[in-house]
Amino acid sequence: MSAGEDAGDSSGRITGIKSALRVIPNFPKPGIMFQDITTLLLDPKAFKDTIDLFVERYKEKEISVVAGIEARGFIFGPPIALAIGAKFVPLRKPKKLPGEVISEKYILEYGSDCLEMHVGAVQSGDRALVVDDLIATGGTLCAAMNLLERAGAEVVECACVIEVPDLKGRERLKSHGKPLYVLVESQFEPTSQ
Ligand SMILES: O=P(O)(O)OC[C@H]1O[C@H](OP(=O)(O)OP(=O)(O)O)[C@H](O)[C@@H]1O
Ligand SMILES: Nc1ncnc2[nH]cnc12
Repeated sequence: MSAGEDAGDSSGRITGIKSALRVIPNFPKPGIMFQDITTLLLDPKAFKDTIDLFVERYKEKEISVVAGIEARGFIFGPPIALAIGAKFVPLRKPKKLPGEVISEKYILEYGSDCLEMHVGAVQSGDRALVVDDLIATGGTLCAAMNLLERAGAEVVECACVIEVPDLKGRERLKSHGKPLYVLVESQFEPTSQ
């Protein structure tokens, strides 16, 4: 599901969000077209529209926890959590959380990594939304869902600003049986911003 398929007034806002994103070729490695959300953050209307579109989708879905993935999920997750009245739980890279943690390793488009979550942050019966800026291979979102499910939460949906469709993350997520909602697809032309 993407916001472009939603009825209503979302298409103008989606166009504004798309044009506020920047594409940088060959970062951080040759061949990667890096989808940069920092230019979206410089545009208060496009940034607010991004948060509003997610809030409109999730406000009536009885979400009790928004789990944001380090680092860029920490930008979009907290304002969504505050607006829908859910707690925010940071899923962090290794050795950043001070308390007892559970961990999940995963493979990335350009390397491998691990996510950790504090024990006790999420309870059995919590209804979770996972938030990140982008889905590429889907490895990061799968690791996030594993952490939440190990803690007894029910993952309701994963939400990202951008999807890189060629990397087939959406198919990988199907093994979890959880829906993915994105606002825009990645762009492959470098932008001039
Ligand atoms: O779908 P995947 O193939 O798993 O990739 C998506 C992840 O990659 C990026 O984060 P990155 O690991 O580069 O970390 P950062 O946000 O700390 O820069 C992005 O913000 C997602 O979290
Ligand atoms: N192409 C890409 N742009 C930005 N972040 C990413 N994370 C994984 N692939 C990415």
